[in-house]
Amino acid sequence: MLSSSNSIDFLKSFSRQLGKLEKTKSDNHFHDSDLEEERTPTKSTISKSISSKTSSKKEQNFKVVVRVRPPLPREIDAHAGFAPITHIAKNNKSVTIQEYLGAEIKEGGRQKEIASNPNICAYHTFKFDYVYGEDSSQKFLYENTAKSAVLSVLEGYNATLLAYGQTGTGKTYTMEGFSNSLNDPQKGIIPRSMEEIFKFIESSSNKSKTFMVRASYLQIYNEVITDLLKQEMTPLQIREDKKKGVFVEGLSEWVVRSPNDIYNLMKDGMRNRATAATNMNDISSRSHAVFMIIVEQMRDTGDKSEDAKGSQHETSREIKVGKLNLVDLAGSERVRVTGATGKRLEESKSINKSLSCLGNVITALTDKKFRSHIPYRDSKLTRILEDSLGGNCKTTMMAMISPSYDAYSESVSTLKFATRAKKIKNEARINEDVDQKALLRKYEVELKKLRKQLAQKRDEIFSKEEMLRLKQDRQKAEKDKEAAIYALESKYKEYLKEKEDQIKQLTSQLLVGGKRIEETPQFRSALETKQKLIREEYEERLQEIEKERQMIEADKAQVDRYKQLLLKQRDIMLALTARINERDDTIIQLQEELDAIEQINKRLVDERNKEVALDFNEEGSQKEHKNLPYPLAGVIPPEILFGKDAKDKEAMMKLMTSDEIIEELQKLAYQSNGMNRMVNQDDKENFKEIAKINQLETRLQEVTKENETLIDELQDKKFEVYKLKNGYQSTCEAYDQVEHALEDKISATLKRMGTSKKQINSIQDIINQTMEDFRNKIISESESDVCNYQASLRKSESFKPLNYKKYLKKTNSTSSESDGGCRSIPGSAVKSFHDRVPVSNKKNENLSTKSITNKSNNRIYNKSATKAKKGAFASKHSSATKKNQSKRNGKERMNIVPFNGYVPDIIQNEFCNSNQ
Ligand SMILES: Nc1ncnc2c1ncn2[C@@H]1O[C@H](COP(=O)(O)OP(=O)(O)OP(=O)(O)O)[C@@H](O)[C@H]1O
Repeated sequence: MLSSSNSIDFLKSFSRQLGKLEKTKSDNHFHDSDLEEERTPTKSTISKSISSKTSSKKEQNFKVVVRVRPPLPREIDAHAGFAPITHIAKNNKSVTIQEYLGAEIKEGGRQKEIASNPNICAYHTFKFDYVYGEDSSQKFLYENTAKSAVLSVLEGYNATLLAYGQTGTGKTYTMEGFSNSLNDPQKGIIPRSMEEIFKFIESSSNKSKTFMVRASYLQIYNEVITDLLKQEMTPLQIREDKKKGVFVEGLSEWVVRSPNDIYNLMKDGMRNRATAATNMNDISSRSHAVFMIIVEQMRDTGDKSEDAKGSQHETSREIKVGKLNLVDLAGSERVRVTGATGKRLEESKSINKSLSCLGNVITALTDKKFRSHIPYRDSKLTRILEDSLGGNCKTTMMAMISPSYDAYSESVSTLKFATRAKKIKNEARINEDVDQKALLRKYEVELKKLRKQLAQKRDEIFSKEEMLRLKQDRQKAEKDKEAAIYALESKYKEYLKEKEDQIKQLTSQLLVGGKRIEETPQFRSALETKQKLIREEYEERLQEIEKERQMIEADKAQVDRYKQLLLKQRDIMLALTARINERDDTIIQLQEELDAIEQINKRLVDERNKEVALDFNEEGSQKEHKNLPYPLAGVIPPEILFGKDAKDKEAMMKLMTSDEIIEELQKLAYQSNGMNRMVNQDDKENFKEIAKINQLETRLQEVTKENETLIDELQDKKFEVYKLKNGYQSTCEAYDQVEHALEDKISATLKRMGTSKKQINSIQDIINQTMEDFRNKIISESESDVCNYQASLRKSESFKPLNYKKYLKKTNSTSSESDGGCRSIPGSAVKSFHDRVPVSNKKNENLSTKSITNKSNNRIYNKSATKAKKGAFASKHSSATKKNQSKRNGKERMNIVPFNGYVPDIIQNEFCNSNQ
């Protein structure tokens, strides 16, 4: 086994010794007579140079490149210390295959283990347009090889990129790549070409260019063509005609507008393509696949075309149609190596057969002996690729090989095949659309036709449409306005209600001078004024809106009336025009008849005069002309004179005498006069009608103007509604401001109230204090009075304790009657006692306390307190009297509780004693 450094050394020595190489016999594996092979055993190198002639410009239309893929894990694992057998020259123009001469040859041409002498090798060098090594990227391959082909398609050429090689050498990888997305660096030639095409279209600075891109995708599986972009895999047939050339009948073409569109198509096609796992490739393509892209471009040349009469028409167009075929062939395989059986075997046979047909075509194209017949028809593949092989196409064949020495014989075979293909000469030319078969042109023509039809139709329906649109607009505007007014109203109502509720809620929480704030007259009047104002304003607005609405209604009705009027007038005009036309026809007809009659009349009179003159000359007297035959029978067309029964009349005319003819002529003259009169009459009427029409036309113009004014007014109204809306909003804002001011006032009042309350409390305290003092004073005075009284009693000798009630009775009677000289409690003492006792009735006390809220109320308090005091006393007094009486009547024990339960002990004792 050779190490890689060894092999490089070998290569160097090989290139040095190239000139000294010796020719040896061709290897058994190489059957191609065109190829010269170089076998370079180490040290004693034998070589044959394989070279092609310098490509002329024509030959450059068929390029061949080789790509050596990196070794696969399967190949590395199979042999410890894997070393590639492919060596690429520095200038990437040739590849050298290393052959181990010491290796055993297996059946089928495969090399076995290099056991005996690994250093004895032969080197076979093949030259190509470019050789890509293991580390060549997808991007580089595209840029360096495929891009120029794609660009040539955009110039209007046909181009084909063809991937050829043994199974598992990277054809599908190169064409399609691993493309999970359009940004995947491993994407292959197909997606990159698409991007290129669309990039070109987008950046095309010439805006007078129009492009159309179409794509198709087919496969040839077991010699059956199917559409990969259709679900149903119906077999398709190849057809050929003069216009289209060779084409696949029924193959779908998809118009694409972006690389993404094509990318999706490609993915669909890939899913439908026949693949299977084989010994050589996990996902081996079992069919040949052809992805076709047709780019049509149209450019305005700017020249005006002329017709036969010399009048100029629209600018002429230049159309170019470029077609790109991206072909991923199924891989050639040796059945013995792949171990294919059953279905796989059938596939293998079919693949190999079509590839050998391809080889035959290439041989025929490159060998002068066979050039008379190129066997394109031997397989579907060669048939489809007819243009690409030796025809009008720029073709690039990409031969794929493996670096493994396991694949030595397949790689050499591939390289020989590719070398042979290099000799193919294609003649590429730009496809101008001379016979107008480009779809783009057809589309253009169709589009033009449709546009014309559309314009006609549009003109026809324009007037109707315009009327309808105006009507709809007006209705819509009215509806909008009504809706706006309604919304405004309801919003306004809602707003008012909300504000009223708010005011109610707010005022319900306020108290002013012991009353709720809404009960205070100031607030009420302020509120009422505000509400009144708002209501007035609101009603005013409503009235305005209502007025406007009525006006609009009136306008609307007027517009409708005008419209009706217009329609009527139009109908009248149409009818009048029809009548005028009819009349014109009649006039013309009558005029013609009249002319004919006048002519006849004139001729008849002339002839008659001649005859009469003749008769006078001959006989000197007038002759009878009764039997004179009708002189001008046949001169006047009988149809003019007699209408339908012309023939009968003509016959009759022949029998008429000249008098009768004269009579007849007079009749005719009379008729013609009548007709003249009728014509004159008609003329007059016509004038009238024309005057009427003129009037109507003027009216129509006026109405149209009015209509326009109305539409303007409608717009103004709309604007006013809009302004009203704005006004409403500003009113709302003003209302808010007032409300805020009110709220501020209320809070200020509340604050002031807080201050007043403090003052009231302090006054209340003073009052309470004063009352307390007053009460204490009274009590102490009363006590001292009682004491004084008792003392005076004790002093009196005739003192007898008295029942207090009796005393009272006595006092009463004393006050009502005279004293009667009885001893009694001095009335002044009792009176002053009652007078001085403060009001202790709880109810009255509360009332008086509550009512003292401000200074002005103090007076009221004093009065009412006095009153209450008096009242309380009076009621007590009267009830005491009543109870006394009842006691006397019912012998009850009386229990008097004077003022607040307080009874001076001394008095109580006195009373108790007297009762006992
Ligand atoms: N240049 C490359 N770089 C990395 N991997 C590659 C390259 N070329 C091929 N491969 C890998 O080799 C394997 C076989 O490739 P691919 O399926 O493209 O071969 P093929 O020639 O299309 O085979 P078949 O004819 O059986 O369809 C794949 O796993 C692919 O990823």
